[in-house]
Amino acid sequence: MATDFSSIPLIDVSALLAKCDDPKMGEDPGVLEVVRQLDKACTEAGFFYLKGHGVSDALLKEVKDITRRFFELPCEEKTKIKMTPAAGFRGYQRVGENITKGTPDMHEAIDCYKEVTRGMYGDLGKTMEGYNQWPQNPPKFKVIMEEYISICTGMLSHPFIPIPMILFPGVEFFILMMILLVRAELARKIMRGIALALGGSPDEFEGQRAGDPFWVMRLIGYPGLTTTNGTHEAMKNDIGCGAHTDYGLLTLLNQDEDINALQVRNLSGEWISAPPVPGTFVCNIGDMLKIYSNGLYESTLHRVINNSPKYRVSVVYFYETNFDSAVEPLDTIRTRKNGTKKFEKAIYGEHLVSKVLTNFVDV
Ligand SMILES: N=C(N)NCCCC[C@H](N)C(=O)O
Ligand SMILES: O=C(O)CCC(=O)C(=O)O
Ligand SMILES: [Fe+2]
Repeated sequence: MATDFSSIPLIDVSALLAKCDDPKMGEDPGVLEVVRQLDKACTEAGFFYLKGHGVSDALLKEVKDITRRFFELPCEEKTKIKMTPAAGFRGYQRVGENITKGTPDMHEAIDCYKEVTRGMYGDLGKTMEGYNQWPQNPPKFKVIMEEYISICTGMLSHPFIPIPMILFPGVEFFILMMILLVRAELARKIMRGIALALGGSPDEFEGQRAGDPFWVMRLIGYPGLTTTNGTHEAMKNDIGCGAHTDYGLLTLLNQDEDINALQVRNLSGEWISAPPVPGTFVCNIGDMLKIYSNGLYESTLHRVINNSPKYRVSVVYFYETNFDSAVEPLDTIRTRKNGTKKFEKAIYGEHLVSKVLTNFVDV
């Protein structure tokens, strides 16, 4: 939020995606135009809408619908996958359990992370060790969410195909085959564009930095205003999610249509609406990209207030660096031009763990 933007730009990234693995992508006029728009949006707002991303409207809708159906279940059913420290803070949290700057948020959620096996990142990774907890109900929840995650990340979260699935192929088998064929790699490709925008090589965020990205997914439900005596009344507090920045590189937010609840703060401190634009993702910069860009790009503050009578869901995918990456400003022409290094080295995993532990003080 380096400026007083009053709306959030929309970028069609199809030209970037089409040429993304071409060694000459950096010379393609179509790619360069997308890169210019990404740079402008990241510099001015830290937020943009993404279209031309290739993810089908059907899948965007399906993940929200199935999330909504889960939240409609009775509490006993939902708490079967209750989030616990033992599960590496993965699973279901009730309304008011997530805390932002000391205040409970008016949302319920399921948190999922790239799975961390015991000892995988030594002491640094201990807090996040665990496996995702998927509900049995609604059916197919896990397979649909894993499809979505792999389309956003570009890697199968489970490259392993069980033998019975091959012998008796059901719908899951065909979904898995689709993933192997499509490999959308959406977030990785956008990051290749952002690497060019920062004056680096397209591979800047691969290998050691984010070649093994730590992904996070939050499936969130925000209760609407409750009705008493015909008047709408807010719940105890009306903040669905308090003002915060995201922690990693890039967030892909798939928000409910029709409800205007997300707000983004500009330089003068005004809250600018980011209303739903059907068929798009809302993207924003996280804290690690702010460091890599030496502050050229800001991880912009945002919050959620659901003032509508309707229940709102969002499916939020976070693309982050490798868990153990030591993040510091890149050494590209553009970041150097921005002056001396403005940030000390940060370890992404340490940043995430400190956030997770303050988000959930009572569990
Ligand atoms: N992985 C991310 N970015 N999660 C965003 C959650 C924001 C709310 C959280 N209580 C906080 O204060 O950060
Ligand atoms: O639900 C939304 O619109 C945004 C959620 C969000 O900002 C987050 O989970 O980090
Ligand atoms: Fe956020």
